[in-house]
Amino acid sequence: MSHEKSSPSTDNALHDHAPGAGKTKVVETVGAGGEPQQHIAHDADHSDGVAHLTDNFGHRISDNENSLKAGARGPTLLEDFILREKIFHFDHERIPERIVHARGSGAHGVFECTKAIPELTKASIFQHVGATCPVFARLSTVAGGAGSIDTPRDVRGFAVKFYTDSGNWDLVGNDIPVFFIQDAIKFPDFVHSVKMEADRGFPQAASAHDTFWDFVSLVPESTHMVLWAMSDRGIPRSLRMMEGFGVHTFRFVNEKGEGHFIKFHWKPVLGIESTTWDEAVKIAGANPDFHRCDLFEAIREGNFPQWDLGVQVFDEEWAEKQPYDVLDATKLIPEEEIPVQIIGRMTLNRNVDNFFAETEQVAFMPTNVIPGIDFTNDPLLQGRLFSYLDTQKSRLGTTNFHQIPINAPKCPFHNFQRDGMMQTLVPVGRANYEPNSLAEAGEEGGPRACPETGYVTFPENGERNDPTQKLRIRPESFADHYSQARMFYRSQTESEQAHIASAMVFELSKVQLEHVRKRFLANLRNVDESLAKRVADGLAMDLPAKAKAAREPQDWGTSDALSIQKQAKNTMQGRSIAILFAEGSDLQEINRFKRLIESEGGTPVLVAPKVGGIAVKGGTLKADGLLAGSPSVLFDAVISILMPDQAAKLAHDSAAVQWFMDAYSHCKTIAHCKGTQVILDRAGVEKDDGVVPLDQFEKVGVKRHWAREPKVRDLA
Ligand code: HEM
Repeated sequence: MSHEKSSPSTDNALHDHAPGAGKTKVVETVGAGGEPQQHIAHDADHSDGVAHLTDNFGHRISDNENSLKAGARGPTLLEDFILREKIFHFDHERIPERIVHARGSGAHGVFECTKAIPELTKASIFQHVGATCPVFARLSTVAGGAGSIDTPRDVRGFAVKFYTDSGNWDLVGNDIPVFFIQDAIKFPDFVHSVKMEADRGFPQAASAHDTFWDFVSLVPESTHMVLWAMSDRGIPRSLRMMEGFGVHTFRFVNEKGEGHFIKFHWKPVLGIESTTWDEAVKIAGANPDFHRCDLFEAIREGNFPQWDLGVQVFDEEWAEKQPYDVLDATKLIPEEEIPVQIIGRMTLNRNVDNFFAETEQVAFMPTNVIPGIDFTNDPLLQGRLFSYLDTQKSRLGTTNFHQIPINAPKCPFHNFQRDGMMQTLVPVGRANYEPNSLAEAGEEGGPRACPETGYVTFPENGERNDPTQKLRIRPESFADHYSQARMFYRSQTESEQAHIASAMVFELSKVQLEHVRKRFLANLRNVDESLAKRVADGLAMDLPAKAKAAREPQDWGTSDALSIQKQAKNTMQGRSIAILFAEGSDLQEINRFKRLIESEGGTPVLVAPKVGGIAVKGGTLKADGLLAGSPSVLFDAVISILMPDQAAKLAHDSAAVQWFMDAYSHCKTIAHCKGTQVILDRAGVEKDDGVVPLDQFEKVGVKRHWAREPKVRDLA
């Protein structure tokens, strides 16, 4: 029996509900109460580009504006099944949001294998260069609710569903390669502490509050990830410019049954880019959907975001020699030790058609693995293997959530699971059990397992482990909580270190329990004394005694791969650059910059004091954004082309002055004409490598000028 044979066609389902678009035959009238009415002719059909409005059972509706009443001014009748169905459905539209990662943005795409690795894994997708499979990615924040802002300081989820020919593989990772805790049993405690506080319901989407810092200061294993979250990684510029990590050590298994440990990495082709904290806060006000819009618009414009998938491969022998445990999710493996080999590329090339049906209903599960990919004994991963299947029942309401099109595999699936709420398949025949001999009687006997091609769990249980003992114990090899946090901090540039210190000062300043601040500072002394001192000074607090470490931290050197600034790309690709103009600005000059930006893969955005069309030298020009509604925090660099009289006028407009002040204080390139100088003077913008005349824009490019930062911000 084949499930897909009896499955209703998704296409039909979609089209039956679609109102149709394009060449409609809609007649507009006005009802007795002045209400607008839109009707179609009784003989209209789909070919007219508009469908008949019906209820959910296919009954045509005659009036979508008025409920059925006992008299024109009388009460509404219970008999009105059309009204009742419409309101009933609306009343139940919302489903529970995800307990974590509630806010996310999704897109479809394709994954292509760029390096065959059959010696490492039998996973079908990695057998041949050029092999492809469809993917769906959901990139998310963690702490905030579904309606929260896109740019809080937070970890970002990086979940990808690969619809392979051997079933779905979900790589459910984050944009930070380590995690806050080592054992799944602490996850509910950790999440409770970071979410809005239980009694007051705030703060939303923020870690700057008592309970988060209370928890992390009591749990030293979280220190490494706290450093990452307080670094610029916690405030990405764009979802398209984040790295992704599988976090846990996984296992590849090849055809011979040999296993290799691996770590998964996603490397963004556009490079890694972050905002500054002040900028992230302002973006939240200017456009709370900043990341969602950015991803959607890039894909709509054909600027498809891409990531290379890489793996670090190592064996147990190597793992045994490391000063940390590779099963401990609070540790990473420096790329300098085990380089990342690129094995494929993901391109996100199609926006969702419907946010709810796809992005909201997609159900990722780390248990979705395919032959050739296996788990390890990482105790955080082991807990996740239970959690995700379990939570889908609560969120999507039925064990049949796998039938929702976004979750269904694209390869055939057959089994004896039956019935349940919202069963949409219609299995035929009597074979809902196995073994059976119905085939001998000419009936459909159903599917059977295959020992050769079916999923076989890797037999080894891991080294240094006695599976005959049942223990609630954390291995001693997990006890070093600070050495990698130190390595992370010391691998950052001076300006990145300052950002971490300032982020900690900011967050701890919101912590009202003073003993919590002290305890965190005491822990921080184990990471780096100068950092602890800096944060204490920023809070005007004395340094408390150093916390006792379970294991004395070691100096493990530095790793450039941990710094964003050391890997920064000076590129216009994927970046948006504002061109400010006003009356009389030179159209030719504006077009020259537009062409330059476009040819480099960037997006020029025209900004002006009015949008509808302004008389410029050489014609009339419409703007994409109003100056007052398009603050410079939304762009990666700004260009200003203004006639002196207009510049003089704008010098008295706070939106214009703030525009340059922000671009300057966020260390962005400002390319400007002579006329603009009057505004720059009012904004306190001083000349430097990034504040340049128009003709130097191309040479300077779109990058951050971090050397400027000490002039504009008093960092901790
Ligand atoms: C024991 C630890 C963890 C537990 C129990 C846990 C549990 C959960 C749960 C219940 C959800 C909501 C899923 C849904 O409603 O669809 C979720 C989402 C998610 N988790 Fe975890 N999680 C854990 C650790 C992690 C770690 C270490 C990572 C990263 C490696 C991670 C990445 C994600 C992502 C990306 C999502 C969002 C998936 C989506 O976009 O729908 N989680 N997690």
